[in-house]
Amino acid sequence: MSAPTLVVEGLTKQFGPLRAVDDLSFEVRPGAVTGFLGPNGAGKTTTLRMLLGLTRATAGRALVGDRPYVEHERPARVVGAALEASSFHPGRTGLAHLQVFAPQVGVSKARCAEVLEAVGMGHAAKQRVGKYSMGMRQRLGLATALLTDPPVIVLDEPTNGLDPEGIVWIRGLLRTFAAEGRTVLVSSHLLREVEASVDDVVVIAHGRLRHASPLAGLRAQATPATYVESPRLDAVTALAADRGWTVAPDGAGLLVEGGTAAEIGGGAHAAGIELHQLVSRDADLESIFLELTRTEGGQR
Ligand SMILES: Nc1ncnc2c1ncn2[C@@H]1O[C@H](COP(=O)(O)OP(=O)(O)OP(=O)(O)O)[C@@H](O)[C@H]1O
Repeated sequence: MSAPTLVVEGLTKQFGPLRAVDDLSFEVRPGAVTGFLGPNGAGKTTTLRMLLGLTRATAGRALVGDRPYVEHERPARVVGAALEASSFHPGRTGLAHLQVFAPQVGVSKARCAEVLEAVGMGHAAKQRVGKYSMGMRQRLGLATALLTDPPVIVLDEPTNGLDPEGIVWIRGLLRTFAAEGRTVLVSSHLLREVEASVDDVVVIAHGRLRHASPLAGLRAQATPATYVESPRLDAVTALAADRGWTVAPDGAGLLVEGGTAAEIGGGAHAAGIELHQLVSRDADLESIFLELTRTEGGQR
């Protein structure tokens, strides 16, 4: 499948005094799952709405391939999106919801039942949406997005309300979409909910880009931390002070921040300091994410 790239260029949205999205630029490539991450209120939904032509940008533009979403001849055939799980008519059954939507996007009624089955909702097709749990609504939203079998899939917080089994299921589904060559953009305020299924990450806070890279690149943002044990901790502390690293007592040793194991080992060797342990501590991605979204500045 050849799927278009999503291109966001200088996208900005002003709501009165609030700049909800501020000069945001990033790309979402086909054949990969991109996590669109940021804390609550960061501007994720507003960005997705601008991408889908539901909200007009104050400045900048968002393209699906070579043109804005609304300028595609049949936009719903290009992008399948699930933005808000709660906006279904409560009196309609899940199947009826899809069947009302189907003619608008040019798909058959038979396709509706097939997609409901595919998202694990075959059993609830004839139940009213008002009786659906949050997780069931999420699955119905996903079914709506998938009706046209689109090359681009955009999902806003798809893990909200899903049980652990549902989260594992959606991970597998996202991986399958990417393997099929589709362009997949998934927002979340929790990195750990999407960590296992994303290839790339775009991190925003206060409407601004904080970081965009493959997931592995996020680790490189972490300050290196190394646990050191030595019979001469005072000498290690002096070495760290000399190099501008910070130290904190940690059990029988010290946690050195700012220096890699190689830098500390090399420095200690040169200074004749005996070391008994030298262990790199991998920062967990969630704390890097929190650090990125808390602090001002960062990559723009
Ligand atoms: N129609 C609107 N009018 C005024 N302010 C709005 C409007 N829509 C969103 N906002 C504000 O813009 C900011 C960004 O909201 P947005 O919903 O895009 O964030 P989000 O990252 O999707 O957050 P969440 O994870 O909570 O959904 C928030 O401060 C929100 O209150």
